[in-house]
Amino acid sequence: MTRTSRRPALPAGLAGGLVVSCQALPGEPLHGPHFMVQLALAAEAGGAVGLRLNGLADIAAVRSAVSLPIIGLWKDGDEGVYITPTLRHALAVADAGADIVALDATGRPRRDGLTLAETIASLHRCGVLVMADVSTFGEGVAAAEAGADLVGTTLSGYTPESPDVPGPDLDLVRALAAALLVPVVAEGRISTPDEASAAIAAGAHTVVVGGAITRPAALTARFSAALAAHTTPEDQP
Ligand SMILES: CC(=O)N[C@H](C=O)[C@@H](O)[C@H](O)[C@H](O)COP(=O)(O)O
Repeated sequence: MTRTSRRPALPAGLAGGLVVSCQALPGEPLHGPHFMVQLALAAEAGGAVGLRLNGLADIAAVRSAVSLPIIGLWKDGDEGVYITPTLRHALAVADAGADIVALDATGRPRRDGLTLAETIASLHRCGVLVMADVSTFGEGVAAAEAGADLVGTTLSGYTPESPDVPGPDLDLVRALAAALLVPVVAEGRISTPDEASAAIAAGAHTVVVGGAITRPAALTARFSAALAAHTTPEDQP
């Protein structure tokens, strides 16, 4: 991407629509840019208005094949601050072709020592839009004050400070949507169309769905577990 000091407007098509998160980590059967491009094309065919993608190779490959807006991130590790943990990661995600860069905005120390506000200001100077992934109401308010262009509930359920619930944190969506001027993104454990609709009703600007659409191994495991519950010990070979 060509860096410019002019920050673009948020892609208008995101409002009220579905963003499909297409992610497969190393070791997952669908890992790799080829599969992510195919998933992204399938999402587009199904009516998605945007995509959420992890990693420079996947972002670049999908950017060249699909014209939908991309929320990009770079997962580096899987503990603490691992979603786009430094300014360097964020700039690389933008350069790979993301329209919006998602980053951890939980308030935990960032690896490069920059504050969230400093990180966002640097990205804005480069014309990059920022989605703040938060886990609590307080983090969402702080992220908006730090200048985030979008605030997402992505990390609710993944920090000690947030509720450990099996479904989406619609209470957090509702509270943030009522309090913030910036758009709120509902993300995390949304697994049915009814839950996606409920997120919009709760005030979400857009809804991100990942595993319920793009992780077939996890989906298969749900069905297998349901059938296994009917299996008696005598049925075992
Ligand atoms: C916590 C974390 O690292 N979330 C990641 C963020 O990009 C992804 O692993 C999720 O799949 C994504 O948030 C969509 O959520 P779900 O797959 O539950 O619909």
